[in-house]
Amino acid sequence: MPASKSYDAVLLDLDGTLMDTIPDLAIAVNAMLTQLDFATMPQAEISTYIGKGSDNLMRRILATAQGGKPASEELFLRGRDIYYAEYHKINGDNAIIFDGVIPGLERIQSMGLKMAVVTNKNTEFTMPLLERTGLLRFMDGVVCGDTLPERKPHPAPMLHACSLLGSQPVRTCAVGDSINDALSARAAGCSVLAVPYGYNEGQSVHTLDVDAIVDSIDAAALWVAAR
Ligand SMILES: O=C(O)COP(=O)(O)O
Ligand SMILES: [Mg+2]
Repeated sequence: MPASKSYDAVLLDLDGTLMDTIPDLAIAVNAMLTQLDFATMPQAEISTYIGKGSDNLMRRILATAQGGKPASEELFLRGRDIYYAEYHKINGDNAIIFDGVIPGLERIQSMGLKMAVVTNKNTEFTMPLLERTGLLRFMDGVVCGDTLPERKPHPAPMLHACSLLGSQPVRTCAVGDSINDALSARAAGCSVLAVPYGYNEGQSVHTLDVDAIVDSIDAAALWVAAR
C-alpha cells in the first residue's frame, strides 16, 4: 500500500484502544479493596476511573470506597502497593486485543508509517503486556505514564513520541479512546481519532474534540491512508 500523503507516523493509546485490559485491572483493584476490608466494585464502575494513570485510579477508587472521603497518603501508598503486586500477578491473563487492531497495525506498517504506543500505564506493566501479546513488534517507540514527569492529557508524551519517531506533530495522527488522548494530541499539534469502544471515563466519545470517530484501528489506518 502506498504511503499516506499527509502522515509519517501513528501514535496509539493502549488501554481501551489496542486492548481491553479492564478485566485484569478490575481483578487487581478488587483484590486490593478486599485486602483493605473495603467492598468490591463492579467492573463497569472501575472502568470509569481508568485513563489518567494508576495513581489517579487508586485515589478515585479509595475515595469511592470511603464514601467520597479522599484517602490519606498512608492508605493511598498501601493500596497502590497491593494493587501493583496484584496486577503484576495477572497482567494480560484476561486482556484481549480488540477486533481490527492487528489488520490495522499491519496496514499502517505496510504504508511505511512509524508507530508508537503512548499510554498512561506505567512502564513496568506496559512492556510485559506489549511483549506477551506480540504488539511490541509493530512499535518503533513506547511512551508510558512514567516515562516523563507529565502524562496525558499534557502534550509532552505525544511530543516525545513524535521526536522518538522523527515525525513532525502536524504529520502525526494519534488514536485513542479518551479525553486524555484527545487533549494531549490536540495540544501537541497532532491529528486525533477516537475509537468508540474504550473507556472515556464513562462519557460518550462524541463529546470529544477529535478529527473523526473510527470504529476500529483498521478504520483508523484507512482514514490515514486516504489522506
Ligand atoms: O493507565 C491508564 O489510566 C490508561 O492507560 P491508557 O493511556 O493506555 O488508556
Ligand atoms: Mg485509553
